[in-house]
Amino acid sequence: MKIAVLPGDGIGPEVTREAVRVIEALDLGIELSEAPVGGAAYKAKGHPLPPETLALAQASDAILFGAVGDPDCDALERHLRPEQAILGLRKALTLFANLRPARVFAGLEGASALRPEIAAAIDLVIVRELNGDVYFGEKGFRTNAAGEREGYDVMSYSTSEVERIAHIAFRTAMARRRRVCSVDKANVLETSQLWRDVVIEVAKGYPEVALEHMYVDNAAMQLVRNPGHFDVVLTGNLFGDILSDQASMCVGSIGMLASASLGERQTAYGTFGLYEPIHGSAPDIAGKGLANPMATILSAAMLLRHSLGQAAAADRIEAAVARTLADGILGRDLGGTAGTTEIGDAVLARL
Ligand SMILES: NC(=O)C1=CN([C@@H]2O[C@H](COP(=O)(O)OP(=O)(O)OC[C@H]3O[C@@H](n4cnc5c(N)ncnc54)[C@H](O)[C@@H]3O)[C@@H](O)[C@H]2O)C=CC1
Ligand SMILES: CC(C)CC(=O)C(=O)O
Ligand SMILES: [Mg+2]
Repeated sequence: MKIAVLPGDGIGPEVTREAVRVIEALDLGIELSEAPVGGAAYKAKGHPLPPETLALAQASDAILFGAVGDPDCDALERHLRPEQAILGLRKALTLFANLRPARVFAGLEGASALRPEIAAAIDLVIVRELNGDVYFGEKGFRTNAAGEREGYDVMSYSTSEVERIAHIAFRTAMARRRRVCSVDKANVLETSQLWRDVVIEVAKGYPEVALEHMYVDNAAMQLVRNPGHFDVVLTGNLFGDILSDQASMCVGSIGMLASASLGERQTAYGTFGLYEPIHGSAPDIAGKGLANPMATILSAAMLLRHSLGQAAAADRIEAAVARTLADGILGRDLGGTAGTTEIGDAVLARL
């Protein structure tokens, strides 16, 4: 079993270190190999996703990813910016299905940005399409008819792209509460109209699953009004990116939300995938030992479950995280005082 560890920038290495310690403590005979990615890779090798890093990722059974993004690199040409590393990995490895579960751990109801009784009901998973949408369409700058500089990014989805992510959402729902809420902007966007038409077709193969459609502006509102309403939220790349950061504050902090990015490739142990916290490199707290590593530790649990067939080990990590939180060991993002390493130590002590 091989894991490629790509820590990245800012708090990426800090939170990844804690997740690696947890994986190593389980003593499962996993081989871990590290490689630079993002701004760190650009500075060391001249490219945010060097060929050696991509090759290591491809040769592994799973990837544990920290975060990329470095203010020093924000003025670079776009193809050299750190963020291109994660976008490049998702595309090159055809990781089209991004699962972002959000639930409130016992004891964290008060940390939510919502009233505790509303937060307590949250148990949802965002199924976000990851290989298409406006992120990967034609983009550029041009001069318009009035002689003004104009930026553009083309939004599109093909039928097959929507079909494959819709199947993931319906299959996910079958193993949960059997409800899918497909989020789009079909009242304005043709891309969303196609999305909606295709989702309705795919739903016919899953008669046990209740499907509803919601416009993204309403979904953003319902997510804070009545988040317990949602089971599986199926949506595109851009809307899923935004709604998942919002969902994170509903359960307490962006430092709590893990993710799995999956495709169709199978390994000897499960489905090949990339696992990362939903947050970025957080330059404002980087290097201070303040980052909450729970999202990355929970991503490691998802990795063990989905890619390495180690469900019992994943359960152990999740139980240790739950006990740590229930014992009141909380990062500053959750109103506590524990630092990154202290939180990692606490999880290790409860494994
Ligand atoms: N997958 C990735 O690698 C992602 C990379 N980014 C990049 O990260 C950089 C920073 O972006 P931002 O918009 O500031 O988003 P961010 O997610 O890095 O940070 C947003 C806010 O949340 C806080 N935060 C994030 N993670 C935390 C954690 N684990 N514990 C405690 N607090 C945490 C930060 O301190 C900050 O105040 C940018 O370069 C951006 O492009 C952003 C999102 C995802
Ligand atoms: C930095 C972006 C490329 C991605 C992002 O914000 C995310 O996947 O959550
Ligand atoms: Mg994001």
